[in-house]
Formats: sequence, C-alpha cells, structure tokens
Amino acid sequence: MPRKPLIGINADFRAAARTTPAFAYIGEGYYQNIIKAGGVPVIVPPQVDEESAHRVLDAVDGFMFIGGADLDPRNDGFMLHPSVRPLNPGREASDRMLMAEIAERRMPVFGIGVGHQLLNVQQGGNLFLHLKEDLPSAVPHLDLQDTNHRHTLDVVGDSLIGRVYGDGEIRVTSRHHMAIDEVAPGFRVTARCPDGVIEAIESEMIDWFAIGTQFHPESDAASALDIRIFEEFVDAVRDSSERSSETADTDNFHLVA
Ligand SMILES: N[C@@H](CCC(=O)NCCCC(=O)O)C(=O)O
Repeated sequence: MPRKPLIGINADFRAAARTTPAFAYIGEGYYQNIIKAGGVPVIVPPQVDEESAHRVLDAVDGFMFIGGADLDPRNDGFMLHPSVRPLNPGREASDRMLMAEIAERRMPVFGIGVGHQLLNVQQGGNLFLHLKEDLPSAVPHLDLQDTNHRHTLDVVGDSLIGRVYGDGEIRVTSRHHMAIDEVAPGFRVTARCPDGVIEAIESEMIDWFAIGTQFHPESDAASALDIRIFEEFVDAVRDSSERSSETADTDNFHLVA
C-alpha cells in the first residue's frame, strides 16, 4: 500500500499587536484539500535559517505555498509601489529560502496566489505591481467586500489545468491586485482570464513538477473541479516519492558475489 505523501505547507505570520500575540496561521481550505486529495499536510511556520529550511524539506515529499499579502518588490530590485502591502518580512524571507531549495532539489511544488507569484519570481520571471495601472483594461481581480469574488478562465487544453477543467465555462475565485508579467524560463502559461491576466503556469522541465495558480482552488466557493488540481498535485508528489525510493533501493542494492 503506497504511503500517503507528506506535503509541507508554509504558514502566514502576523506580528504581535497591542492586544494580541504573534500568530503563524493558515486558511483551512489549504490543508483540508491536501487531506481530501490523499496527502498529509505538514504546516511549516516561517523558518529562520537555511539549515532549518533544509531539515524541513528532508522530511516532506512535496511543498505547497499558500496565498497572502504582497511580495516586496524591493527584494527583486524594483521600487516599492503605493498599492503594495508587503508580506511579513520573516514569512517572505522563509518562503524565498524554501522555494530556492525546493527548486534546487526539483521537489514537486504548487504555488497559490502569492505562492504562484513567488514561484515565477524565484525562477527569473517578474510581476505587474498593480493591475489597475499596469493593465487598466483588466476586469476586477479583487473585491475587498467579497472574499469569493470570481471571474471566468480560459485554459490551455494540453496542460494539467486543461485536463482538470476541460471544456465549458470555468469560474474561479480571485483575490489579487498583482499578477505575472514575464513568465520565468522553463515555465508556460496554462490559463488566463479573458482579459489576458495570467492565471496559471506550469513547468516544462521533465525533471520538475511545478505548478502555480493565481486563483484560489482552496476557497470556500471552490468547485469539484478545483479539488482535482490538488489530486493531480498529490498524485505527482506520490509518484516522485516512489521513484526516489526505487532509486535509493537500487543504489543501495549490493551484488553479492
Ligand atoms: N497579495 C498578492 C497575491 C494574491 C494572494 O495571495 N491573495 C490571497 C489573499 C489571502 C488569502 O486568501 O490567502 C496580490 O494581491 O497579487
């Protein structure tokens, strides 16, 4: 019986305020969908150094990055924009450290929201800092009064997202004011909003399963098809883990003369 894969999931972080302590926290939809898809979620608070990040990754089979506030553009050599609400610096530093090591290891990874944006940036792509200015013709992608604001999606047929959603009208949950501008080398766009905004990417590298969705398949308004994305991810993690075990067994196999 194949063992359930362990899926690391980063947590968001909120610093202490006058009447509340500091919190590391995560939306239920992120870990519940990993469980439903057959994985075991391992929630990972912000890591403080590379050794800790490496030890965490030694212990899991794949990793998922959740949504949150904005990547600080100054960390990528760009100017701060007045619309940017930066992530907690400790969370962002941890996320960047984890993503860099995950890429180095070619560990299966799924980025959602800002996690999707981090995957693209860490791999050499970049972002629009404010869609309202950068793409004024774009439809609304964020409604502060409606956490389940949705828009339609056009998918590329021969892709994971295309396999999951197939034909017919697709509506997804959208909560962002930034988006991918230039896609990182080795990745391709697999879904766009009809206004052209990039909504999903996936790796074209044969040795790395890496996907990102700008939309939120974990949201309360998710459809049964959204959950299929998590199933595809957990299946890919399981397959990767089993291949690694087989390779380790072969490497350890000693011919007995
Ligand atoms: N802040 C970025 C990325 C979008 C994002 O991750 N939204 C999720 C908000 C919180 C959550 O539901 O986890 C942007 O606005 O582009």
